Amino acid sequence: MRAPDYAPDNTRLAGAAAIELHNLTVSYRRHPALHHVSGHFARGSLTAVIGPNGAGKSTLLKSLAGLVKTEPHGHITRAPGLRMAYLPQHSELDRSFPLNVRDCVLMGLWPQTGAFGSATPAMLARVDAALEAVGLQGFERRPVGTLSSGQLQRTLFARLLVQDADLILLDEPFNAVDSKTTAGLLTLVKQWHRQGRTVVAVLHDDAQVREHFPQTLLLARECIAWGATAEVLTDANLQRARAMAEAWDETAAICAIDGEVNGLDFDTLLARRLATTPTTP
Ligand SMILES: Nc1ncnc2c1ncn2[C@@H]1O[C@H](COP(=O)(O)OP(=O)(O)OP(=O)(O)O)[C@@H](O)[C@H]1O
Repeated sequence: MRAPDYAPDNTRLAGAAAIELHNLTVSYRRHPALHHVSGHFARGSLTAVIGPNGAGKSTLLKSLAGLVKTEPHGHITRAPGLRMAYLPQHSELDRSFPLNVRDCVLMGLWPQTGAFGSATPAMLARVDAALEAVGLQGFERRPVGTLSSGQLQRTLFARLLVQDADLILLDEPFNAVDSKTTAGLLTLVKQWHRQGRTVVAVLHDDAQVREHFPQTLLLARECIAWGATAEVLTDANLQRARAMAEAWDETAAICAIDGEVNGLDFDTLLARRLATTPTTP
């Protein structure tokens, strides 16, 4: 697979960071999924986000994409004019939506077409070039609901191609995809990297990360390590991430951030929690 050659205009981005996290914390009903994460994704970097189940990897990507509310004491700074594209996990896609492959890819151009605008011949040519790049020529009129997992993922990569983004966020992009399709999609990812785009991908396969991703962020709700892949994926760091995951209390009633939630100090919250926790006879 080969992407059409339209490189991003990186001159629009200021500084070395594409996106910066400052003390990022995200909670669902006050249970922290991400806790005090700080650091930055350098412009043009290719980073794998890795960690145990429930480590907050998808939550991080959704935060970067601006799809979840972050706690007020932390924030995300994006380079001015940064164009983002986000590929959600398979399980979050509604395959029953009546849409054919061409229209699904065309949706990547909606900032230009508008919600009800019509596509120009140039836009349709761009869509067709993207479909050709992922090896899906001839599938233009197929309903997306009839595609195999690998074909659907190639369609969604074609949509990323036309989006022409500076920052590309991929949540488990090779899940339920065979090794040949994975190799083709990895080629596209590496091509985006060569073009100077910033790519962040949630992955589970350590060997794949070591081979193809120069940077890694190891998460276990907190940042365990973030930097060059070989320095991050050490036995000690992986063990620490596993130990943190084993210690998670999914039933914990409160999230005490910096020892204070909604104006209450940690001791008060702890006392309240103990008061509401049933004691065993
Ligand atoms: N919408 C939600 N409402 C409530 N809790 C949520 C929601 N989304 C995620 N969580 C919880 O937040 C924590 C982190 O979830 P997240 O999906 O970000 O982890 P992950 O690292 O991507 O996991 P996995 O590897 O299993 O995909 C988990 O405990 C999860 O149950």
